[in-house]
Amino acid sequence: MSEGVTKGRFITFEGIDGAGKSSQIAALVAHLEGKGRVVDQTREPGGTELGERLRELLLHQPMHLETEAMLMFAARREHLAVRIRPALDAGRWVVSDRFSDATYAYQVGGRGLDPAKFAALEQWVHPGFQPDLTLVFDLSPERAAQRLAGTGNAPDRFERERRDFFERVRGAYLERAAADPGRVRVIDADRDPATIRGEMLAIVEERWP
Ligand SMILES: Nc1ncnc2c1ncn2[C@@H]1O[C@H](COP(=O)(O)OP(=O)(O)O)[C@@H](O)[C@H]1O
Ligand SMILES: Cc1cn([C@H]2C[C@H](O)[C@@H](COP(=O)(O)OP(=O)(O)O)O2)c(=O)[nH]c1=O
Repeated sequence: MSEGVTKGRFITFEGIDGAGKSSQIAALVAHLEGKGRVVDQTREPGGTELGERLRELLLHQPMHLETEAMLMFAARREHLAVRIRPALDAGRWVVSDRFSDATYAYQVGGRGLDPAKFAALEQWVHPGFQPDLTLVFDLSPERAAQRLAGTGNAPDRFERERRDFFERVRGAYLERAAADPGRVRVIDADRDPATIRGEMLAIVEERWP
């Protein structure tokens, strides 16, 4: 068997809240499964029993910025150990709603965490390891806020942030993409879902036909 068939791949979805990741994740997973891949769909913060408990705190409990960054990485450490690495080692594909680029975007970009501290945490938790592909759903905070308002869901600690916070988060994602264009692809999320889906699947197909 060729390596392409047996090796698991790690794909992550990123973007500001309300950019439209969730429905596209479902479409990608369905597409991959249709091709016979075995897919483990997960999310951050979360993805493990402990990670989901940390998620509750992270989304609702006010805390110091560095505590927030360390808890994101604590949840990620667990996620890598008990879920992501075992799945990839077993040849499964892992599709995650967010990973470390989100910490760069939200905690460094949005909140002003020292980038050297981010880099140290990343180096501690996953040295030399990055997703095989990261899709950044790029949308203006204005459009994203309109979409979120339409859902009627109660906003969490992040979703309650002001527009300038999301401008910084968006900028940090674009910075991350510019720094690593081979891994991070930016998708214009201000289009209809079918068009976005088509572009997303084309990117994945091009990489792993
Ligand atoms: N391309 C799109 N155009 C218009 N509305 C969209 C689009 N994609 C998603 N939405 C809607 O916007 C809201 C937020 O989408 P969601 O996928 O939950 O975003 P995210 O997971 O990035 O926070 C949902 O109500 C969803 O139906
Ligand atoms: C993974 C991660 C998420 N976050 C934030 C971004 C989101 O606002 C929130 C949860 O992400 P998400 O699951 O996308 O939220 P929702 O289910 O409401 O669409 O956590 C960070 O600030 N840093 C991180 O490292």
